[in-house]
Amino acid sequence: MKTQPTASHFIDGQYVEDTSGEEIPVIYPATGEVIATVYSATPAIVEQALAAAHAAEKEWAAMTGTERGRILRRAAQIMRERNHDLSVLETYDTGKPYQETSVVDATSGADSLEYFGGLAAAITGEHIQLGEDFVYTRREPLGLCVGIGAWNYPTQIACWKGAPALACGNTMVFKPSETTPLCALKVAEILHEAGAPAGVYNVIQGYGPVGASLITDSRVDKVSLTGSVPTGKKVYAAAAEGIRHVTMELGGKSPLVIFDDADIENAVSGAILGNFYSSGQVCSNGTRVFVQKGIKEAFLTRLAERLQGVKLGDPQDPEVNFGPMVSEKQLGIVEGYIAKGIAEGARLVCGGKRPDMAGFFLEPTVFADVTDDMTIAREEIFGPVMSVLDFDTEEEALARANDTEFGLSAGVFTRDLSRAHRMAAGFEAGTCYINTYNDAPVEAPFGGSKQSGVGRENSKAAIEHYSQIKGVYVRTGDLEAPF
Ligand SMILES: NC(=O)c1ccc[n+]([C@@H]2O[C@H](COP(=O)([O-])OP(=O)(O)OC[C@H]3O[C@@H](n4cnc5c(N)ncnc54)[C@H](O)[C@@H]3O)[C@@H](O)[C@H]2O)c1
Ligand SMILES: NCCCC=O
Repeated sequence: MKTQPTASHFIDGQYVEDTSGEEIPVIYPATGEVIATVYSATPAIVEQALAAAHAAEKEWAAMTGTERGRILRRAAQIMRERNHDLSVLETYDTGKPYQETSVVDATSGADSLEYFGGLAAAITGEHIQLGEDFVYTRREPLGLCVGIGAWNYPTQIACWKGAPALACGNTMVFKPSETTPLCALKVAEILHEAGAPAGVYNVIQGYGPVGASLITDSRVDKVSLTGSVPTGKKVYAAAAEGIRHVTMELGGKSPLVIFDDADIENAVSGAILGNFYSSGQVCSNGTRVFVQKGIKEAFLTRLAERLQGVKLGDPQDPEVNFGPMVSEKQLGIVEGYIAKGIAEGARLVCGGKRPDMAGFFLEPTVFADVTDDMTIAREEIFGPVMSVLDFDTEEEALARANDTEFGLSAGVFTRDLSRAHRMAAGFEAGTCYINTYNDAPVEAPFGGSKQSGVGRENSKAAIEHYSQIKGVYVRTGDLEAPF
């Protein structure tokens, strides 16, 4: 497959190149080879993208929801037809196994375009009768939205931001992560092919400073970031300068609580899905696995057995189910955490090493006897490292689960449904799971509380974050005044 894109940026309905920007090598994580080169946006490219998105605002907002929705649904259809090629590209961009990308990434992107395409015509205001007078509300777009993406789900993030933004009548300039710049260009190309007018969805490349330069431009009305908490703090602060709307999808250190009465096979599945999918590079992962003491050893034994089924290798091979870390840098960060876990006294149950193969692979790693104060239990690792902690009571588990500045997700495995709902109510997290983990359908809201974020993606809730209400008071009779 050709991995070199036509050009680095997609602006105003076409590919645009400017090789005077800083070179960004695209590295295939499975081999370490450079598979493409793109160039960071220069100030002139940033200006071109913002000007195009600004100019497109009026025409796009003036279209009916039905017209906009039809374009989004057509884009969804094209994505589904090209699922194979898009999945292969996602695997080159991220290193995630094709076994995953072929069912998750373009699929989830298409779901989002289809869902918000379907909702577009139903984005309306309301009528409020006040005696003989009345108020009506108009749900209006915010204007120009900037999207900034992380590297773990490049297609999904480009769509999860673009689809609701465009459905509500906004335009977008999207900057993917410099680590995975390829997939968002395809999203832009497909939206344009589906009929989105030039300038409605633009993609420009770049490192952090390019993202920073977008946020404070006076034409920008909203910033939606998917990234780490430290970046979120900077982006949030920069957006505040112009009182811009924000959506912040940030990091996590989520708890997964497994009670003695849980179905152990399902609980082990949940722990695997919540720690090792995408080689552990998932924001919502349940990396603090609290296991009630009565089943701790049985859980660890069965987990070790199930981990025999891990197949590392060329991620483009559909039989491979575990890919490399996205980059050498991320691999080094995760190895640093593993070393800390060992140094601070956690028991290494399995993994912890780089296998003898090219690329940025790391074995799935499990630590047991982890305590709440250890670094691996407190900080987001963003790699395939599971920490198993044990507990006695429900109250204790809930208090310890919530003892973190993060609040992205939380899960519970138990056969006691009353307890399950009590736990879900008590978790300080934006997304909770009962007897499952990490499902993220477009119909459900996704996002974090506490430092894990602001706002929600997906579901009808996302409409609130990409539109604003205008109230219009209408008097039908004469108007009295004091003088
Ligand atoms: N909550 C979610 O939905 C979600 C989803 C995926 C990833 N994440 C989080 O993303 C992180 C991993 O991704 P990452 O390493 O790419 O994150 P990151 O914070 O390093 O970078 C995210 C994006 O922000 C840009 N950026 C960096 N500094 C900036 C600045 N000052 N102004 C504007 N933009 C700037 C980067 O270029 C990149 O495009 C993890 O913390 C993970 O939990 C969250
Ligand atoms: N599939 C949802 C992933 C979002 C965070 O990484």
